[in-house]
Amino acid sequence: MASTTISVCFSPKALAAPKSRTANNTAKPLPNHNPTNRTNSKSNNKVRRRFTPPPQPLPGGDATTYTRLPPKHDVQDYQPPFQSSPLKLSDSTPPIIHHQHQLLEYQDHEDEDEEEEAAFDSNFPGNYRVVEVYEGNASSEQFEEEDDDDEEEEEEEEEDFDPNFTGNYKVLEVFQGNSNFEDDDDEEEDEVFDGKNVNLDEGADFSNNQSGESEEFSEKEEEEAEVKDKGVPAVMRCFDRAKIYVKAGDGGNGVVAFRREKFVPFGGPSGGDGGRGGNVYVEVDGSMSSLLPFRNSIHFRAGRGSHGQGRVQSGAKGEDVVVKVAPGTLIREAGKDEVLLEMVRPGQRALLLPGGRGGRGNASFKSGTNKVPKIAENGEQGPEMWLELELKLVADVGIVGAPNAGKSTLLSVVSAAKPEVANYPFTTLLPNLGVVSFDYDSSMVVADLPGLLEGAHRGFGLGHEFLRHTERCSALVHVVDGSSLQPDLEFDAVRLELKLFNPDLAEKPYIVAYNKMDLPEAYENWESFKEKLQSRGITTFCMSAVKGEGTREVIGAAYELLRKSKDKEEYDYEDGRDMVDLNHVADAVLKQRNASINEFEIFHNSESNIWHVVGSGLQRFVQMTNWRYVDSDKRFQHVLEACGVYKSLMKRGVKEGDIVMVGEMEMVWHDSSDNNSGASRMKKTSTDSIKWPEWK
Ligand SMILES: Nc1nc2c(ncn2[C@@H]2O[C@H](COP(=O)(O)OP(=O)(O)OP(=O)(O)O)[C@@H](O)[C@H]2O)c(=O)[nH]1
Ligand SMILES: [Mg+2]
Repeated sequence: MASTTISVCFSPKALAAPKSRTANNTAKPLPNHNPTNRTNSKSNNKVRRRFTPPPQPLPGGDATTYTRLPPKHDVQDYQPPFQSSPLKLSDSTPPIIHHQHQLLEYQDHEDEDEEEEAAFDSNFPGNYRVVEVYEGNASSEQFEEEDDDDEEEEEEEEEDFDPNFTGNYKVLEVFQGNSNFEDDDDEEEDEVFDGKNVNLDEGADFSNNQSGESEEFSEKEEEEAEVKDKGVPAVMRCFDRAKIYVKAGDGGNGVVAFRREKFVPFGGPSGGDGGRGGNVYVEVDGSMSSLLPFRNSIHFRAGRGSHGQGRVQSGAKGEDVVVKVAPGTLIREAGKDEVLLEMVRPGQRALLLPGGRGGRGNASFKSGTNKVPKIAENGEQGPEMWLELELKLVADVGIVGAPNAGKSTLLSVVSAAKPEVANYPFTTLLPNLGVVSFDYDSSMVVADLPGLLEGAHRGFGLGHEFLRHTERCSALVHVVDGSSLQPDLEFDAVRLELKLFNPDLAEKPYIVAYNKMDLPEAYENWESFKEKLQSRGITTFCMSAVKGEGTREVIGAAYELLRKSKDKEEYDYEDGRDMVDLNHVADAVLKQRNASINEFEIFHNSESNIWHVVGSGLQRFVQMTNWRYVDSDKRFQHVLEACGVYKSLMKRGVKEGDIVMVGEMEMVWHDSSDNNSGASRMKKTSTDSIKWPEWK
């Protein structure tokens, strides 16, 4: 966050004002040399580095049995899962396992339900029913856009629902949300909002653009988008990403005025300053659950400051604008990967773009040597940006482990997610999400991640690509394949990978789930494994994910970890320890704004013979210069002289008649015989200023 590089662009409209007054304006974009781009590309070079210490040898020699496949009979041996004791979320201790096999059917099988209810443990306190299940092509009533085919599929799915589900977990919503984790998908949607296609200055009508674009949208692309969207709940499909335009208000202009009163004939300058432009804020609105509102409005412009007035009256400041986003929204500058802001907590507010400064009126320019200044500044232009918003459903708990350890199997048992499970490593290529809900008001999102290999932090295998998603998890469940040759070494290797990827990950609370207890080799190794880990103070559970035995204890313990870490977060937040700097974007804008006028670069295009003087301080100075006033030209020349632009140009060999662009201002170079009169070296290609009556 601290290394934010943002390129704030100023709309060419205001800068074009002086140019439009230029007769025979010859300023043209240069074909093969664009210094502005050059500076931008510099700042755009983002180098994201992570702490990657050299890999260390694993304790105990070769430490991987990751890819060892469990014997085939583990699948053939499959038995209907057992009914374990009810899990009560309000209890803080994980429940005890009862090795009692029982099947829980779903509501659909009404006849059987009654029997089941009778057989159901009477001590069971919770109401564990399926409230709503939608996976993949979910067809919930409210999602009218679903087509008939999808509905049919869903019906079939419900009928085919796995009767072996050991369901004490009520499933609220389930989605194998691969596309939530893909940063590069949905490009087609984003294209619609592309800034290039929207003419902002003419009050662009977004809907027109959208329809125009969608015509070009080929059928094939639509199909592809549909395929991509499968597996994402309908409510999230279109509204988990948005592209919006924000612009801070321009400052009001300063004015030139002189005090005239009956008995005060020479009252002096009295032009007031312009007001500051409005700011752009981003605020988390706890009542929002999607980015749906951005479908209708994507332009957010703060008000411009009022102009100054006579009698040294300053203009009013512009109205601020607040962009409200849903909790969990990531904000990036359009087209860039770097996350600018992570808006998580309801009520959080970030100052994103500060409004432009008001221009000074002539009263501010009064000095001992110039008592009658005929100069005032334009208001500073407010910065503008296109932003990409992405709503990330944050997984509370991440399931990590070596390939083939049984991570996906665990997720499939504790939630209604149906990730692919197969007896070979790297079955899971993209993270799967499942929502486990124990009660109406308590649920957690669990993510099953691709397996981690030794060297994952350096990019081996697939896991590291997704490890960053675990950075936002509050707790981890580490699944260990008990049937591997050396489960404890496998455990250490994966822990080491986590640590090497990001030391903070290794600090996260976690539990270990020793899996495949139904296999004799796993069963035999369990005691020694448990002792080893417990001696290190690590909480260890055993389970047979495929049979659903012990999984509830694992998930219950994970929930406890989650609850504790949430409590701690709350405490830290209230205590002010969790304060993140949300205003760093605005700070960067202000820093760029305060760039010294002495910092500039000169580029020469020999083909067109144009000299470009580029520097953000100078550019701002040009933009704020109001050329209508006579003294502005003089001051401009003086500033260029003082900050060394003339000297540098002469050093580089500028010649009579050459065109010099300072920011957006085009000027012609004149060699002067009088070396001291640098202030008259450059002339604007046209001089068009107010003619003042002679001052006596
Ligand atoms: N015997 C037995 N086999 C299991 C158990 N849990 C999972 N398996 C089997 O282990 C194999 C791998 O299971 P997955 O759930 O795909 O493993 P994973 O960790 O998700 O694997 P990747 O996605 O490849 O990293 C499958 O054949 C499962 O049936 C278990 O408790 N007992
Ligand atoms: Mg898997």
